[in-house]
Amino acid sequence: MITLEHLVAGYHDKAVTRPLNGTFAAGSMTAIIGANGTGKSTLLKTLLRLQPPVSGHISFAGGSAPRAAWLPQLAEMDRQFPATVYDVACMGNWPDRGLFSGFHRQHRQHVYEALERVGLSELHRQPIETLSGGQFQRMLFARLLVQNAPLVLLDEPFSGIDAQTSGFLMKLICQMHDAGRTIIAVLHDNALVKCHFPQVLLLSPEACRWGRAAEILPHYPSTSLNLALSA
Ligand SMILES: Nc1ncnc2c1ncn2[C@@H]1O[C@H](COP(=O)(O)OP(=O)(O)OP(=O)(O)O)[C@@H](O)[C@H]1O
Repeated sequence: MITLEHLVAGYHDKAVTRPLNGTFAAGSMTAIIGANGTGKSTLLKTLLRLQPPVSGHISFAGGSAPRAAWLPQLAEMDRQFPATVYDVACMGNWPDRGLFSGFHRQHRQHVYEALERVGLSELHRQPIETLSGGQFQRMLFARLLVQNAPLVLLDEPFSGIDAQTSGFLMKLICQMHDAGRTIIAVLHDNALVKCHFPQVLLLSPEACRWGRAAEILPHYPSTSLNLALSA
């Protein structure tokens, strides 16, 4: 689906990553790992074309970039913005309907279904500034579900989130993967990565490694989140 050829991600001609070569296959599920500052978020932004590559190429199967849904780091979100849970989940519809076309019953239906799936139906009128960290992250997952994009990019989806909510969100990620989505997630918990992510891309200043989780993380235990937990 996405092929990187000698891709160097960075800012203003300053390289952050080593040259990257490899493919995120359609329907694959990859964790991007590495120490702080190795360029994981920068690579996601480059894949989203929010940031131009310093050098090298990204090519997409079929010639054009697929629609992508993006979960930014919680720290990058403006939590004081005057919007409700429903408003934010609705934003997932924009790529489908555009900014200026009408909002149909079907669109509203998708939003309510997504909020129900993440367990926030009863909070749909709540201003976002009143949400806990876990509720805020569930709301952003509802927006991802509404977007229904073939490519899903997640930047530290479990950062600051308790084990119960992390298990619930991990289950949603697995369901998106089972439905054929291509998942690329930046994560810091290598034991969790080893358990739940088949593919790993390890970024480091010395070299980048791309392969199966068991090959890249042979010495880590495999720690499972409890995916049986419900909303
Ligand atoms: N907008 C920017 N302009 C210039 N440099 C930036 C910008 N954003 C990040 N950087 C720099 O790029 C490098 C990589 O940052 P990035 O956030 O991609 O790393 P990361 O691996 O995701 O780190 P972390 O694990 O701490 O989230 C850092 O040195 C950072 O200071």
